[in-house]
Amino acid sequence: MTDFQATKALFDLPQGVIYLDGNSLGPLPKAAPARMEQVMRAEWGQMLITGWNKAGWMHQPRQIGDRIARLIGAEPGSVVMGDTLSIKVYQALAAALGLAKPGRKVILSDSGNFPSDLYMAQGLIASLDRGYELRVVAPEDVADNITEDVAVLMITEVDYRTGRLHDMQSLTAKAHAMGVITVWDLAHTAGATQVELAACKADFAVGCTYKYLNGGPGAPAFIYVAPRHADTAAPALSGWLGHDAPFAFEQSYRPGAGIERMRVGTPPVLALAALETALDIWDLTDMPAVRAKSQQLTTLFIDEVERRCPQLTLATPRDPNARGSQVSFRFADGYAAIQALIAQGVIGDFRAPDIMRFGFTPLYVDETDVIRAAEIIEDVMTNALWDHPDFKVRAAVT
Ligand SMILES: Cc1ncc(COP(=O)(O)O)c(C=O)c1O
Ligand SMILES: Nc1c(O)cccc1C(=O)C[C@H](N)C(=O)O
Repeated sequence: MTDFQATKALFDLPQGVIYLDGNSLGPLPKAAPARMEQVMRAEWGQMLITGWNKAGWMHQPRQIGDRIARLIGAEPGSVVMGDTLSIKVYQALAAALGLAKPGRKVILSDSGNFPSDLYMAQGLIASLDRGYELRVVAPEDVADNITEDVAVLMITEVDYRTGRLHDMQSLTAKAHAMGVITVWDLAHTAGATQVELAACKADFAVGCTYKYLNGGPGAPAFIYVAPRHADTAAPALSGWLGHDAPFAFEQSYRPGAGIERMRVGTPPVLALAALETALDIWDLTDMPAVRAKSQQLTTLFIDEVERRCPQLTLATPRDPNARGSQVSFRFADGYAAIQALIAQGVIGDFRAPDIMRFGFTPLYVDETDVIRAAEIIEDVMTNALWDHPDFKVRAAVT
């Protein structure tokens, strides 16, 4: 049994704020500043370059990868940290294409995928110049489009706008039956739903750690390679730390053993230290407990908001098993409404053209927050608090 009040107390949440945007950027673990100070002063400051060995910096990407593996149903030793998610998407997709059946040219994805994944695929296709095609279908049509011309299925498990959850088990099974390699983006599922990479026999997966995992802005991404592929997948981004013997400084690249080859360059030691403090909180729970609580919270939120706000249209699946850990409503003036909510202390976000998006994160959001947030949303909608010129000017970053 997880004590979610205890985990909530471990985050530094601003007074008077109900934070429903942990699906974009998780909050600060209270232990992070002291840990950063210690890594900076005692490790970087005092150990200088010897920190790579003495403080174990060089091994962090694998050790932290193992802590994340527990949260995504991955085998120990199959996950490594580094770079940004967009880079890891590129690397996983390139490696997957390398393992695909000869002659197959289609990368299948869906219109609910986050644009960066589609952009990275487009860039990879252009640089490979081998006639690959990115085929983008509606999320509901993915299964029917897994055909024998598809090389790789590249899917973000939860749609960042609607919160719709793909069925990893059945899509992976269908993909494999058709000889298709799978790449799963877990940006909106790691720390949000119960992901079972090994049980689903996923081939590749990637994800970020700044959302539900609470690693902080710019926290490094992770990549998973199924152990059956780990020694054959070509890493594509052949940086020196993925080399079999980085400190032999050979002239030619030889990929390292297993998941090590998916490393590229120097690990982001400071960012990994912050992430570790978040993972210390994750150690107090497990994904079945978090998923059960998340489903309770999202159901409660849907019920409360729908009852109070007939102006809003639910964009998220009603079935708790068909959605991730976010709830979205459509509203034509959604941007202004979100700004009005933020001014009232409820932080959610807006995604064009009309999506008001709210993330539910049991580690620090509870039923009281949900009810209070629904009351404030009701106030904003009933009294048209959004209808103010200050709220209608779009910021560059939202
Ligand atoms: C599904 C998905 N893929 C890729 C990205 C881009 O990640 P990054 O900015 O870390 O490269 C995001 C979020 O920004 C995302 O949600
Ligand atoms: N990574 C982000 C950033 O650097 C700035 C602003 C937002 C983000 C996000 O993560 C966006 C997010 N992937 C989304 O689902 O909308």
